[in-house]
Amino acid sequence: MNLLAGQTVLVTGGASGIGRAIALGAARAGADVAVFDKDPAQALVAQIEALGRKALTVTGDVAEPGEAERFVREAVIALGRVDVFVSNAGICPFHSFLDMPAEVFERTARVNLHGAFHMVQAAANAMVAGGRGGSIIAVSSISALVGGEFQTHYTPTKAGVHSLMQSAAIALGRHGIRCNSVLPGTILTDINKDDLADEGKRARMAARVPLGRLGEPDDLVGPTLFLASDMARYVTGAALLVDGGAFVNLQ
Ligand SMILES: NC(=O)C1=CN([C@@H]2O[C@H](COP(=O)(O)OP(=O)(O)OC[C@H]3O[C@@H](n4cnc5c(N)ncnc54)[C@H](O)[C@@H]3O)[C@@H](O)[C@H]2O)C=CC1
Ligand SMILES: C[C@H](O)[C@@H]1OC(=O)[C@H](O)[C@@H]1O
Repeated sequence: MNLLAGQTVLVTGGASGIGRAIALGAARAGADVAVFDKDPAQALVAQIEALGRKALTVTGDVAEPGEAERFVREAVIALGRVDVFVSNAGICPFHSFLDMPAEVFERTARVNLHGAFHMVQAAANAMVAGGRGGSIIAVSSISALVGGEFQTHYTPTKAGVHSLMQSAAIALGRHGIRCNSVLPGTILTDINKDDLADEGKRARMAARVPLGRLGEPDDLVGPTLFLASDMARYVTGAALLVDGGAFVNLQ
């Protein structure tokens, strides 16, 4: 289904994992796509162009002030407009709490929360200037709702991103801009490759999922495109768990 025909979708952290899957999914749904990542995404651009869509890769660090405006500006120059913005770039350097170096905490907050704030603000300004409204989706996490022993620096950033979408939904509703978050459970990507190399932990995480498996990046595509599209035209300020049921599985 061409859910996003004629639309332009911007994705941060689009070079790999969940962001890459969403970028490709958006192109398959008919959108032109721009991705921002610390790593170049030339192969992804070629894949999107092979689908007959336009694509752009912009390299930079979401934590750097000014990069958000540059990304959105370059995307508008190359692709003409911003209809959908997916704030996805994030890091999770697993670390114990009592000896957490200040710089690990600071960097995680700068990338995951400050980066998301600046990106969403820049995208929203472009949408307001375009006068056509838009849809913003932030990739938060099940970790916005539950804790992790080695994620004391990370889970507050994901709660922050979830909260950012709620407040932005209020601030931007009058401009026809919807703001929602997706909350993935455990999805197999580079971010947790080392952590889940521990077979015991991987089995415990999988056992918690009523649908019987850990997630894959493609599991996020449908929920994100739904929120991006007009099918969700009356949905804003919402948070959609995409976790195979892990969150509700207490006993
Ligand atoms: N994999 C999982 O189990 C879950 C992931 N998430 C979130 O999903 C998002 C995507 O993560 P994954 O796809 O899993 O990991 P990933 O490591 O495969 O992808 C993250 C992408 O963000 C980019 N990135 C990282 N720091 C950046 C920076 N400072 N500036 C620009 N780009 C940067 C990376 O280069 C990479 O392409 C993150 O926000 C993460 O917190 C949320 C819940 C679960
Ligand atoms: C990186 C982790 O495996 C992943 O990140 C999240 O946000 C999930 O809660 C998982 O813990």
